[in-house]
Amino acid sequence: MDVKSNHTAPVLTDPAPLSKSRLGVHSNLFPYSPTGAAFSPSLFLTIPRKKTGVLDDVRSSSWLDAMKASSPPHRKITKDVNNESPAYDADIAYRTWMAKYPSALKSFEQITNKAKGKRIALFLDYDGTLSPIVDNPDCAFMSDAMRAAVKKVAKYFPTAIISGRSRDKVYEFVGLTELYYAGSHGMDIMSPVEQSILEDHPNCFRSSDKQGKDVNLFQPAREFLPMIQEVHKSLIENTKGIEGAKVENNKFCVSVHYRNVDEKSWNIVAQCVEDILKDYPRLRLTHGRKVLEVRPVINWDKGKAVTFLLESLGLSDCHDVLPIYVGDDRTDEDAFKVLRERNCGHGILVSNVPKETNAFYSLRDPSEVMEFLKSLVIWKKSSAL
Ligand SMILES: O=P(O)(O)OC[C@H]1O[C@H](O[C@H]2O[C@H](CO)[C@@H](O)[C@H](O)[C@H]2O)[C@H](O)[C@@H](O)[C@@H]1O
Repeated sequence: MDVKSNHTAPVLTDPAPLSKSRLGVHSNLFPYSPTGAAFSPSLFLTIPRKKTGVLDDVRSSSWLDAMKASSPPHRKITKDVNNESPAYDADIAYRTWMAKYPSALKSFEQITNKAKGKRIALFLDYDGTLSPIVDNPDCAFMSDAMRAAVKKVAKYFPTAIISGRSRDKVYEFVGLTELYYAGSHGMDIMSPVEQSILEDHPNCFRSSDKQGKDVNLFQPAREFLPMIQEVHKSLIENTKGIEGAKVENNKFCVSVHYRNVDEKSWNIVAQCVEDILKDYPRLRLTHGRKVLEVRPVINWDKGKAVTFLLESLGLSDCHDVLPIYVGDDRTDEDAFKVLRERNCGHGILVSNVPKETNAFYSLRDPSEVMEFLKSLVIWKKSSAL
């Protein structure tokens, strides 16, 4: 992420992806078409290229800048009125940004007015949305209070968790059976069999959940599983000498965390990932919060997962359903964008710093997310009276 000066309000933009060579992407490999794979052609990802041959989404700042800016610094909202302090400037910038992306709590009435006569469908990201960002990804537990709030809200509205984590891992953290789960940035979706409009889809198959209930699994990147496992192994091997680096297997993608790596060694982390990806042109790299994420080159993301879930749950009619998506990360932008483009539903960005976003509203942190979920329940109960 880099800071763009927009008069008084500096706005964080997404981190620039690694350059073409850093991505290990070869120009003759797009669009990718896996031989013999059961893929729908619409899943092939075509990354637009300029005439220069430089990928469109590659910006001028380097991968190291992107890594440095990949997670906004923690900051306290200060009451300091010394108008020369940087904290004062940051507060002004945040308030200016909030005028464009108002608090979903303060705009609650506006949001629920739009929901009148409709069913709300709720989509929630996990890390940074339901649980605070912590140094050890294995310890990103959600609080009992948050779990209770999610459980309650799911009683009234169909609710799905869409996470970059593996579906099993995020289920382990959340532990609620009444939700729908999509892991690996939407590349692993579990949905009920009752609405099996997608049963004939090549990447959809029948399975059973932890309670032994029949479910449909949609895994558009299934074919990549052996490749991801191989890369996961190599990443562990090659980063083991870098103090603080952590590789996480998210089933259809792999995360390489550098939150606990000394900043002076971030270039070594990037180099390691680059060296491995050079041999895997069918994989690409995206940035999250102090994490490099390796994933298959397919046209599938959290936005597509939202559309898929709305369809498979019979909730795709905009006249009857108001989808709300709450998330904090760059990958959530794909979902915000889908809702914005459908002109149906609300994206809510969780951030305590100004960021460029496709969301409509904002919430400062997970505690505000919890308050928002509780407000939805109160509103629903009172509107049913
Ligand atoms: O889509 P999400 O549910 O938000 O998952 C995105 C990534 O979240 C996790 O990493 C982030 O949270 C960690 C725990 O707070 C933090 O230590 C890390 O720096 C963050 O990037 C998860 O570990 C990743 O695998 C997910 O891809």
